[in-house]
Amino acid sequence: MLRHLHSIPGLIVALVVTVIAATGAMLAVLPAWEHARSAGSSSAISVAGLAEAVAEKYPGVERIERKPSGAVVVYYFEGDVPGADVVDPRTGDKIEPYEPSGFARTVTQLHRSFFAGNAGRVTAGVGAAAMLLLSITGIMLLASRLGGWRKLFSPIRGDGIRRWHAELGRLALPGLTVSALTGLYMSLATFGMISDGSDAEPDFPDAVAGTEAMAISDIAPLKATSIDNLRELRFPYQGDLNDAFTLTTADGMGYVDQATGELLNYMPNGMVKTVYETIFMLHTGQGLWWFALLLGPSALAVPFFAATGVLIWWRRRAATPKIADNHGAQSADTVILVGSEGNTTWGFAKTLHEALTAAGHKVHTGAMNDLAKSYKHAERMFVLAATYGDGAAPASARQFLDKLEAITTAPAFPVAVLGFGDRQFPRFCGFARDVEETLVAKGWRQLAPIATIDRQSAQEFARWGDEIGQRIDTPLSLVHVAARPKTARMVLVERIDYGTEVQAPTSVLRFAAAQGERKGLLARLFRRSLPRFHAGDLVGILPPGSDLPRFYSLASSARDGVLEICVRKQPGGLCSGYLHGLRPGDAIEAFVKPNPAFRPRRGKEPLILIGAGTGIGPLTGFIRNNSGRRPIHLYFGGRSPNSDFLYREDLRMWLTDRRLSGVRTAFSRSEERAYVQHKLAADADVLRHMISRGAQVMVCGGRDMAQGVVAALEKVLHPLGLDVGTLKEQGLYVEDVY
Ligand SMILES: Cc1cc2nc3c(=O)[nH]c(=O)nc-3n(C[C@H](O)[C@H](O)[C@H](O)COP(=O)(O)O)c2cc1C
Repeated sequence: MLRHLHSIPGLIVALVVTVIAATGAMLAVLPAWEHARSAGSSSAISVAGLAEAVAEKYPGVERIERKPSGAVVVYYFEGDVPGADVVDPRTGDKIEPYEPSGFARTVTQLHRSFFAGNAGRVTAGVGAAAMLLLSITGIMLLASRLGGWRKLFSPIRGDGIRRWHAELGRLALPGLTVSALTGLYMSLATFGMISDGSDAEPDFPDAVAGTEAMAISDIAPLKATSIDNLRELRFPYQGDLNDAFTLTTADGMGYVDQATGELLNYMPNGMVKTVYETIFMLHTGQGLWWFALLLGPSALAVPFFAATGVLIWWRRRAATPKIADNHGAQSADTVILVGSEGNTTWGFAKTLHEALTAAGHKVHTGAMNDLAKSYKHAERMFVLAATYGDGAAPASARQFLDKLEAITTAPAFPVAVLGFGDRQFPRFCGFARDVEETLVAKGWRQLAPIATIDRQSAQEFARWGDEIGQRIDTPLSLVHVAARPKTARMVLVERIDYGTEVQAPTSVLRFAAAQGERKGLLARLFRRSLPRFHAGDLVGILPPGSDLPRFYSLASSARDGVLEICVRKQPGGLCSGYLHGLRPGDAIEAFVKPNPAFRPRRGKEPLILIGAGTGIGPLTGFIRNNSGRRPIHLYFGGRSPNSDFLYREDLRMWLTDRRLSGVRTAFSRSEERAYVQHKLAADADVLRHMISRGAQVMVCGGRDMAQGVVAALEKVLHPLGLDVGTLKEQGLYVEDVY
């Protein structure tokens, strides 16, 4: 709900808000510019002194205005021709003609009304209201994402665009809220919906002396007013003895009898006027030039928010499959919540949604992150959750457990959890199990105990459907046909083979984008390139005859010009066998899947890379891209230095050019019979030193190796009062384990 409140107005008014903010940022510089050009402080000069000097230099003076920047402007007539000059307040001498800049006027008009009169002014007002709504919902969203208001300033995780949208939002929020709130107030005042206090001006006095004017320098109220306090002094109409001076100061307004010097009908500013003046000052920076300079940069961030916000919305939309007949969360009798990262679980949810709809139910399907506090008409709920990392939540379910914790009363309807995972991972369906455990602990009724689906098995899903159908008295035939992922064709350009002598055939395979049939200039013009990816991301490969991708960690990044993986041939392995059979020139169908959780942190702190067998693949990608020469130490485990020492020559080269600071190897079928964890134990002091300097540990390889590494590092960390769990929480220990 909150997200819709943020994204829908955001999309509608992105352009309007961008124009208002960009022009606002330009206008923010003006008060400081005018302030720099103004004559400076003049508290010693009285309005009487100024008016006397001006009247002498400008016999046709109509009024004197003191601008918020401090500049004193005299408006006068020379014959019938009006003029305006900036004058020196001490002498009344002309400094320069007063000509407000055309640029400033154009930008101001664009800011206030888009050059479209009243319709434009209404649009600007709506824009200010939307900006206020976006600021408030944006910060509420961020607080809920970070786990509460108290964590509002904790580090923000996530990929580039989302993270920067939130980081910058947090910084710009105070400025944007002030600008939006004050802008909205001023818009409402423009349309008379809020009073600006100007209707409370004093009436012209019923009677004035009407006799000859006294010398201006002797008029007491003008003598008592410093020009710092002056807003405007209107002179009596020339030769009209029944007219009076009109004096407007920061505090109020009144009339001054030109014959007696008496202050008549003075009216101090009321509350409404004072509030308006303050809001005007806060919004425009007129009279508070440094404040405008603080607001300017916040406004400048708005075009960035608009662009990244639209991109985030678009990506989320593209990633969420369209589900027909999707009822609202509060009107549905059946709620399906989905936790997915790679989108395949959405496909299963869609099949379930369609079957339930066909059986006459009103079904709502949404992301687990959108768990509502209550569902008015729900009679049952299904939670379909995939698992990532080391039993962690997928992207569309990261906030689920926090939201669930916040619900204090268990609902009346029952819930069934269905986990999606892969038995090769140590924590098979670990996240779905955590969800089930929490639901049970919080007293939610079970519709059925948790069930699991291994590697997107359509058969297991159909069996689960049969069981659920019996429980809800609605026969469910769940025939799930997996959507074939969108792939690109890639051609094998190089392969290097290792490990046959030690019964661990392993190949480094390098692919380039397939170029199709075009030849010559056309081929050069329409050259296909590889998709964008980083080392450590995953490539999903479809072996012939299967729509179920197998994932491999990438050992290169797109800028290396090739897509590189390191594959060990598994006995009976469909995909690894297929890949090992490829010859240069053969093509595969593949797609890239980002894996931002397994990337080196930015910075200069050391990296400790630990990998065994093909696990060295992504680690070499990090080393190859280490152009900043941060210290990188690699621990590599294999079987025999003569057969499966993967990347041996590359490592030697990287040591020479200092992309790599040190390598430790451990071979299990050599004389030393060592594993990487033995080398870690032997290097305990050095490792402690690096970890206490903020080093990040990155582990890639098989499950057993990863467990051995954890055990060895626990011992290394113990004297520091640290453990692997703490490092993981801080993002200083990351794994890519299979
Ligand atoms: C990087 C990665 C990590 C994974 N980690 C686990 C895991 O720890 N436990 C598990 O059971 N499955 C794991 N899986 C398997 C996925 O949960 C499974 O493929 C699921 O069907 C994906 O659903 P989705 O496409 O909707 O995200 C992992 C898959 C990938 C690509």
